[in-house]
Amino acid sequence: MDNFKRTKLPSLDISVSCRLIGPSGRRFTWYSSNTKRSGKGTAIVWFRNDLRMLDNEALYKAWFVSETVLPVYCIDPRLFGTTYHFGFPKTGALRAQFLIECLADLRKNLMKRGLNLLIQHGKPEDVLPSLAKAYGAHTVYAQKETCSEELLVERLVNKGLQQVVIPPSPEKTTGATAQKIPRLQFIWGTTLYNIDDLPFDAPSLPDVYTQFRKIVEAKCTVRSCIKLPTSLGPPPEVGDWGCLPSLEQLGLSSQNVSKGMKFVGGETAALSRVYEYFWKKDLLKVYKETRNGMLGPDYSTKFSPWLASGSLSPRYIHEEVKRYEKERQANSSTYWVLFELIWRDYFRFLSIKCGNSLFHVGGPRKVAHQWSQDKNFFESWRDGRTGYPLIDANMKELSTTGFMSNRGRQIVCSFLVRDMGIDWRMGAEWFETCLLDYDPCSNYGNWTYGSGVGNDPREDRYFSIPKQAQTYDPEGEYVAYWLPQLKTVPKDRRHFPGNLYIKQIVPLKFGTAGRHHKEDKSIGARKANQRGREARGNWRQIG
Ligand SMILES: Cc1cc2nc3c(=O)[nH]c(=O)nc-3n(C[C@H](O)[C@H](O)[C@H](O)COP(=O)(O)OP(=O)(O)OC[C@H]3O[C@@H](n4cnc5c(N)ncnc54)[C@H](O)[C@@H]3O)c2cc1C
Repeated sequence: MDNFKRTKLPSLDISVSCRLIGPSGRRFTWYSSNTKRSGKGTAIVWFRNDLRMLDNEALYKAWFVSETVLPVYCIDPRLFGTTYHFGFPKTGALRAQFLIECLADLRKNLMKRGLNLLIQHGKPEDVLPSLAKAYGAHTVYAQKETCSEELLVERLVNKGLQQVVIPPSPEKTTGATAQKIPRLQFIWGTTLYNIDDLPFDAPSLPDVYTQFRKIVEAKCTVRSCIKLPTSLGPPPEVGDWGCLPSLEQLGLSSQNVSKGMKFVGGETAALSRVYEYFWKKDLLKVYKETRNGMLGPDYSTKFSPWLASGSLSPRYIHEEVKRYEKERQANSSTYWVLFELIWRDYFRFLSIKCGNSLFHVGGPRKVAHQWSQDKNFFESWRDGRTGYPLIDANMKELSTTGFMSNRGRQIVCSFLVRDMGIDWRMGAEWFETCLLDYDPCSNYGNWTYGSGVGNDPREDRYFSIPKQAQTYDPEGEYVAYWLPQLKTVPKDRRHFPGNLYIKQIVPLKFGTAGRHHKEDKSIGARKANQRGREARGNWRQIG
């Protein structure tokens, strides 16, 4: 199978990209609810990670400047190859299934507005130029991406389009000069804050999240969502709109989610989750208190798989938070969802600043460190067989559902890199395979951060398992849910069950007391560590 290569690329190619630097506060006055369509010919929308109708600027723009819009999604075989270094599946079965559902939903929603979705199996650089030629498209619109694999495809598509010449339409022939090369036009569409509204360019992006957040909160405004007209037709004449692939066609076997959270792909499911979490269950007002949970559907928003596939716009979440604050209440929890979305923005903008160093072993700070790639250790982590229930339960949840809580991700990351000393990229690539919400910026951003090679040198994080267990799963309910053999173990021993569970593959690097991470300095943490020591001591006696 063909693979992507993280080749060294120049920074974003401005000629085919949206602008990286924009004057602060620049606003789009271009759209309004009564904007009239005024375009000519055909425009293609190349759907990528923006699989939605609401707040899809690429789709809106294509509609606005054309007479007909051709929406296209390319099933790129490279997405179903293997990961860059360690050869894991590039897209696991659960995310592939989620993607298929997203596409089915997008097609249905496009049809409701008089269009359809053309599904093409092939590389975008092969598919799009030939479609542009066949339909005489003057422009291809797409959402801008920022990481090297996606940038490479953008460059190849642009190159392919340069070879296409669209003959002049018969009614307005003005000689040979009327021939045109289709343009590739990128739209910035993935973040809460638009890149054009940032008061700094990519190289001067602050190295510390808090600085970034404070500046954008003070100086930038979140733009309103773009709403599409009710009819986007007529569609171009297409003989065969193509079939959605099956998992088998993608070289994957179907996987049932037997327990835990089952996510359904697509904008329809995304909007219902927002409605359910904010309005029906009224959970937004307690988000800050519950967000560090690990068990059940409602401790956090669970928006991430839809955000990552672009089925949900962060600006829509922002609008809903503001509406909730007006109609119900505003408190630190309602703000905190936006705070987290700014983290997401930060990692996206950071990926422009860091370029490929985000994927390098030394990370953006080029830290020299001797990592192990011990297969035995790594596989025990991956398969949930480390002997530490908190790690094993989280890893089982990941492989069963494609999801893991933020708390869990931080804990298993710390365990892999600090306790096992394993190359953080092995963990990051395994997450790339499994996560429904996989996004290169957030995934590699968080992994470099968690393993101490990220751009913020102030953070050196060690998560002590006894402390984390005591604070976030004191009754051992989470571990017993994912490791049913622990159900019969007394609650206070579920995290260190000794010979009632499997043997621990490595000792904790800093002992059960853990090295004192800033959270762990509290009295609670000392007590938790003490309890951990006792539990382990007991186990030693039993074992
Ligand atoms: C090692 C590691 C790898 C990660 N990989 C990814 C990834 O590939 N894709 C991804 O979307 N998130 C990733 N995260 C961030 C975070 O764990 C998830 O976004 C979050 O758990 C999703 O659950 P939620 O939607 O219920 O989040 P909530 O707590 O409800 O937060 C709301 C939204 O804020 C954003 N967000 C929250 N925390 C973070 C964060 N630390 N970084 C970036 N965005 C954040 C997400 O979009 C999330 O949906 C990773 C975190 C770690 C520690």
